[in-house]
Amino acid sequence: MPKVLISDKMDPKAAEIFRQRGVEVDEITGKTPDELAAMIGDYDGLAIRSSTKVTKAILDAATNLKVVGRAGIGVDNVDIPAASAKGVVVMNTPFGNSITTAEHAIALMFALARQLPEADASTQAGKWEKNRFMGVELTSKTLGLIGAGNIGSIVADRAQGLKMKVVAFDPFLTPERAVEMGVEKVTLDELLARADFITLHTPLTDQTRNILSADNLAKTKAGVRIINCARGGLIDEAALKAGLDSGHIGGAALDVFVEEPAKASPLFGTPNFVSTPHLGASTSEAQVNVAIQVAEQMADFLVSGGVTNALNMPSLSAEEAPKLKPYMALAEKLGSLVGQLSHGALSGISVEVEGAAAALNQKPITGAVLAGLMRVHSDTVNMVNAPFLAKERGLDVREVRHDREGDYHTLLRVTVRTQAGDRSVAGTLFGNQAPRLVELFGIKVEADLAGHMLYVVNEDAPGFIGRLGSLLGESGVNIGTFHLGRRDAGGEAVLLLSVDDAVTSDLLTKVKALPGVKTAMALAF
Ligand SMILES: NC(=O)c1ccc[n+]([C@@H]2O[C@H](COP(=O)([O-])OP(=O)(O)OC[C@H]3O[C@@H](n4cnc5c(N)ncnc54)[C@H](O)[C@@H]3O)[C@@H](O)[C@H]2O)c1
Ligand SMILES: O=C(O)CC[C@@H](O)C(=O)O
Repeated sequence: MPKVLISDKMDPKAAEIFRQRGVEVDEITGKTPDELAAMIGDYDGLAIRSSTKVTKAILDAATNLKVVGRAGIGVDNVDIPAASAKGVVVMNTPFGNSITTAEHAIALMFALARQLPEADASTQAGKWEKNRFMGVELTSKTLGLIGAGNIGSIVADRAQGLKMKVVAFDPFLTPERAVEMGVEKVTLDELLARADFITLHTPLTDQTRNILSADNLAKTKAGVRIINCARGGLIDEAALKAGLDSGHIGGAALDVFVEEPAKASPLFGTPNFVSTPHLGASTSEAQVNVAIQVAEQMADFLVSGGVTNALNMPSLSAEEAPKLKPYMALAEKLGSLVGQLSHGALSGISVEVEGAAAALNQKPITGAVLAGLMRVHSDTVNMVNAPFLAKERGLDVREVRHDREGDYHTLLRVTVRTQAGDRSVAGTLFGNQAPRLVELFGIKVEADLAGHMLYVVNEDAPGFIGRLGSLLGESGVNIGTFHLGRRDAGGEAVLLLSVDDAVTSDLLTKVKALPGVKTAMALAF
């Protein structure tokens, strides 16, 4: 039974779903990275929110980890390259808390427009400062949206309901989508010059870090009010403080900070500054949503192999997974076969699908081919890290889909580019389930790639099979299956034998010494 650790406070629905889906679950929250590394042990899954930092050290200590599930959107608390290198899938729940976070941005915009937190504190202190708190209307004001994705587009919709004009800066926003959203697509400089309110909704990347830098803040309209419910680090906090102090910035509301938890900040106590402790996603509705989604996704993956919302692996629905399973087995075997038979550096690989296979999601099939190929050299390779390793090694990976029907109802062909030229193997599924090799380097064969095997290329001549059989018999090696293929009578023949035990190097030397043998290799699947 797979075992998951929930290491951040999460709605109880998550644990309930894991248990219903046959996944054992422990909830242990508030641990330091060292404590987590010491206990991650043999868990198959780790479910987190934003407090747990999934570092390389934790991933290295996790001997059995297959999936990290983030109940939320941002995954900047997960070392994704380290997870990918270890073959751990990282998933998030990209939509579960978008409405809630957009509403928080709107709430902060109102709080700034009417100085609600300060007015509240003053009133409750018995001051009744009616003249101190003069606000501004939102109607007809311009809202500058930096980042027009899931949350940004909901903020735009709500702001339009408040009769605001919305201008958006997002390099990935198409003109068509801008029209659909009813926003005006502008450059960053234009947004800075025109917006009365600016709200940030981008991830923190090298391009967005300090997007509101001192220089950019200086380009804003006098009195601008700024809201950040996305990520700390998008605004230069020192420059923001200076802008508030000088009065150029009329107000700022931060839900997120460069350092979290933000227990001290020069911004605290600044007039017209409002803050919340990363509460963007904190509504009961959003927390139920993300808890249910993360548990469903992780259980799908651990129980049936379905992959949804993974950041380092192609998606694969729970319905597709059983259909693809036999193909993945075939793909791994073909990848492993070419990996074992190809000497020297490979510069490229192509994965072709034909017949029934052409109707399937090809990405997982390619991932399985690469995993089989690279596992020949490292047993820590799986479908998650194989594409990354392939890229790292400069392997040119191509996917080809043929609509044509060939000799087989379904066919998968793997061709590797080597210094000696292209080498190709192909396989099919018998009865839609059983993987079979049907072509090996241009020669038709029919073999089940399983267990220990002996591969021999020899000159097709009478008596050879008898001599090989005798040698194996004398060496105490039992033959399970025997597959023979040849290009032309009297030409080159290929033999694939499954044997009960591993072929020793001593036996291999004797096979190579048989007259007519050109190549002999021990294979394992
Ligand atoms: N405060 C919270 O509790 C909370 C809750 C949920 C999400 N978030 C954060 O909110 C942010 C947005 O989430 P989302 O779901 O809308 O993400 P999203 O991926 O749907 O949208 C992000 C948008 O940013 C745009 N973008 C990327 N680089 C940009 C750049 N250089 N300049 C301008 N735009 C750029 C993208 O094109 C995309 O449209 C994320 O950082 C997420 O982690 C915070
Ligand atoms: O889990 C949280 O409370 C914060 C979530 C938020 O930062 C996110 O990116 O989804």
